[in-house]
Amino acid sequence: MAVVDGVLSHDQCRRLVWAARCLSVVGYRACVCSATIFDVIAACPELLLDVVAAREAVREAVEKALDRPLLVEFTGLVSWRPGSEIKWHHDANRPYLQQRAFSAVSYLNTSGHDFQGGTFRFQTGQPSRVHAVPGRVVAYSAQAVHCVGPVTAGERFTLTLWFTEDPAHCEDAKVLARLTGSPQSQPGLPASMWRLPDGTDLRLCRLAMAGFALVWQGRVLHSTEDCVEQGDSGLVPKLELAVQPAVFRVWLCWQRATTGSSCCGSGCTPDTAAAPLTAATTAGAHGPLDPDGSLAAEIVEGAHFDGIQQAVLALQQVMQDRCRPCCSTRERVCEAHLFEAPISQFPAPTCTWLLSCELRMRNNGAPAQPSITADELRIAVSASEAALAKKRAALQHTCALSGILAMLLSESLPQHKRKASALDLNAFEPSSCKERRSSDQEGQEGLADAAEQPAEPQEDAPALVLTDRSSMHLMQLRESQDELMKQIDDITAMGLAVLDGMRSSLLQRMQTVKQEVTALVDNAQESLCADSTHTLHLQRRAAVAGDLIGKLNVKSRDEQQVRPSTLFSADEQEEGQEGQEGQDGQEGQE
Ligand SMILES: O=C(O)CCC(=O)C(=O)O
Ligand SMILES: [Fe+2]
Repeated sequence: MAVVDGVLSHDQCRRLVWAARCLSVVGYRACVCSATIFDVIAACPELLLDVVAAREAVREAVEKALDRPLLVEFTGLVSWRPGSEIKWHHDANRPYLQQRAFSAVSYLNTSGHDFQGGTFRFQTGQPSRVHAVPGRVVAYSAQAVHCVGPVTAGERFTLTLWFTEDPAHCEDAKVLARLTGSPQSQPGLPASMWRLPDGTDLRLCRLAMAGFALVWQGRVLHSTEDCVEQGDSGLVPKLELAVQPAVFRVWLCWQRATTGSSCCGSGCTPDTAAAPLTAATTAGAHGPLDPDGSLAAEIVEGAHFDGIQQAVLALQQVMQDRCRPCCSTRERVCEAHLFEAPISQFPAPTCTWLLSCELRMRNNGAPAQPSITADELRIAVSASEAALAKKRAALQHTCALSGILAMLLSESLPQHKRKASALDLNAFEPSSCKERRSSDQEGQEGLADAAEQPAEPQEDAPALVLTDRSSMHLMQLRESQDELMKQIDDITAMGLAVLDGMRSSLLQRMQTVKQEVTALVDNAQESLCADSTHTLHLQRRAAVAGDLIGKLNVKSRDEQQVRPSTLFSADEQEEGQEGQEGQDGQEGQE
């Protein structure tokens, strides 16, 4: 076992937490939500670059720490919510998990700060426990027995990898297959990080999971509409916040708890993003906002946002436990008030979370699982079904990046590779970045055919100005692109080597078979020859015998006239002879 720090940067961890928040769904185990790498590809391929980069960084660190080459067998972003835990186990504890050789858990947030509990422990050996801090990785044999204590508050995020040494179980091949699979019929790039091609905004899904919704012009937003994002310009009315009544009560309690003197002491960052929410103290009685009645929510008076991003950040700050003294208070208040409302009032994804809280409530806060009623089970199942349906829908909308990657990786690989290398990402950069890149660029240009150089930008085309964040994103994209190119090269080389190996072993086998067949044919020919010689010989003997018989017959016909008894059988001859003697005797006596 090994613990390595600083494998992922804080920024990487923050982005992965966001990816997990956007994409993870219920179903892996009680009170745990997770997203596999295939969920990422299906729902938001743009996040794939972050996930793949992190996965490779962790793989390299673990390979180095354990001093052996490793292949990733499974990649998962996991969110451990209050009530979740894993008892003592090892990670190859099923017949179908025997390929797992090593495990690595990368922590994405901080224990005792972002969440309470959830301590990782080994049954034997050192270290006996591992505390989560962003960027820390614990790697261990898949046979090592370990556990995770109950998470009691907040949300614990991990990037969990399992490694195999068996190429047949390497996840890369499946990822590539998914990326290069038949192109989706839906055209079009997603307009932003958060948007699926059908307009579904993953941030809104996330808000709905927590019991909130955004309202624009009297309608609950389910998908992003472009004009909403232009709120800053003042052209559209501001977004309002809707909340389910029970969640709102909890939230008010949180607010009371966090504005008390015992809370937010030293070391706690002021909730600046949450400012629009501080004015919100009452929920207006607007009744159900949704025409289909699926969301019984009320407008929160006094909470306005200029855009979805602002609302999400504000709510995230409010919902996340940000300082140690408040954590437990928040959770207790939360649970105590939530269950004044019947659980069935909540939309499906929220239900599972509430359900887990309720189960803990009934058990006096202990995380053990009490028996579950049929009604609760139905709710949980419908939550999973809803999540599955969402996943399925997302799958059908596998969007642009996967298309681009698919192109890169398809049969015309070299051609697309040249094109991709020639993509003039610099056209989108601020000039300072351009200067930094120019030396790198020289190496790249050699790769592109003169004919395939992208057209020179129009002189009078408006300059594209990007924010620092976007340029950073572009730089990361480029790095990931280089990394992916390298991987493509490696995988292509591996594939070619395998093909070469197969071809030469096939040739060898064909050679052997040819020799065997030739030997068989030779043998058969020889024995045929021998047989036919034998036949000829027999024929010749038969002919000779026939001749002889003929001659004998002729001779006997001649002799028959004189002594007909010579052609008779021995008995007949004897009889004949007796007769002859008798005749002779008689002749003599006579
Ligand atoms: O999240 C962790 O620290 C460990 C998780 C684990 O043991 C598992 O998923 O098998
Ligand atoms: Fe485990």
